[in-house]
Amino acid sequence: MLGQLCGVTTAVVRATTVEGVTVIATESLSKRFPRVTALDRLSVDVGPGVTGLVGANGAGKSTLIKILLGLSPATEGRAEVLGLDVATKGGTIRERVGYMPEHDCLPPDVSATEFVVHMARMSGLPPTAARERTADTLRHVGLYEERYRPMGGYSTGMKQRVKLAQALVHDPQLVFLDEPTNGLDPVGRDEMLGLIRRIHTDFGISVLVTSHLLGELERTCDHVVVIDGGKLLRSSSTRDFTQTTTTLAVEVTDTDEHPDGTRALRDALHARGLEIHTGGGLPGAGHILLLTAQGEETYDLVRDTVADLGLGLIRMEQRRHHIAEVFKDGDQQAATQDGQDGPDVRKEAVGHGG
Ligand SMILES: Nc1ncnc2c1ncn2[C@@H]1O[C@H](COP(=O)(O)OP(=O)(O)OP(=O)(O)O)[C@@H](O)[C@H]1O
Repeated sequence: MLGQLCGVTTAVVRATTVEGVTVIATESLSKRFPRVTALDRLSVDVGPGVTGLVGANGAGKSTLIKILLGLSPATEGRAEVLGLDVATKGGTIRERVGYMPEHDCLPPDVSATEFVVHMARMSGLPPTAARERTADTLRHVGLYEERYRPMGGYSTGMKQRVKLAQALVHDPQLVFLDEPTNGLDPVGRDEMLGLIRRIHTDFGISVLVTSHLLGELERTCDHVVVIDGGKLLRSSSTRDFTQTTTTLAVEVTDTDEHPDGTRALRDALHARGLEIHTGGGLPGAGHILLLTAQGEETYDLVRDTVADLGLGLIRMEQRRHHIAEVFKDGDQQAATQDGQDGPDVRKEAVGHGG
């Protein structure tokens, strides 16, 4: 845990190992507001690691987090966090769980250090430990000299880092991060996703992170839960979401004899009866040949053809699905291939999957 690694003794509850246990469990959980059902009989189990909770705006993500923290009562059903009933153990849950809210909630005339020390003290840390843990945590999230300046002058990225730091400062077993990449540019988003990943890999803290961007969860999370209209659409390991496809990507060198090696290979494979995709919509489609693998023979045929033509084989690999593709119609798939984050489900309903 962060506190242990930083060599600071804290008074907060120490984490017991959570490997192999259910970190979050909900059973037929519903939340009805007068005009809207925010959660509709949601039953889902979440294990240790980094879990993405994805859904469009209004899907019920923030409502679920507030119920799990014991801050808002469910209308029906039940939920447990770290084995504690949210209806009766909210206080204990909040001692053990960190929370990064979605919206900007930072006082502008206070420095990051003052704010995070205050949050650490509120969590029960004595003054010296609170100061030490604050310094360590702010350094961990990448805030250095600027931590002494008033937060009103911070960029969105810096504010998100402070919000993350205050969620971690009391050495939680689990953190809930509500849309931590909101408002960040691509570089800031990548940095934040890297930080989130390290919360688990470096400190063993489990993470539930919400997002409306399917693609960014694919790179960050071990497991993904998708909700829509308060209902569970799918809960799977990221690996299951991104199973291999039958599409084979092949890249070859050019030679003096074949100045366009890709074209030469395509023509030769076509002549030998292989189904070749054009690779339309793919970055680098001009250099990468996509074809349908029909078992081991396809690999052998490609290898032999490349050798016959005297080309160099740069790579031959089976492509994997992107999570975003699971929720899209076939004719939209090309838009979310390599190097993109997939659809923003605020605009694009996630109702195709399952
Ligand atoms: N206190 C409230 N009173 C009435 N309706 C609410 C309340 N809180 C949330 N809702 C409604 O419940 C639904 C789910 O909202 P929620 O904030 O949980 O969604 P979300 O997935 O977190 O989306 P967003 O990213 O926009 O916050 C929405 O229709 C929202 O308007």
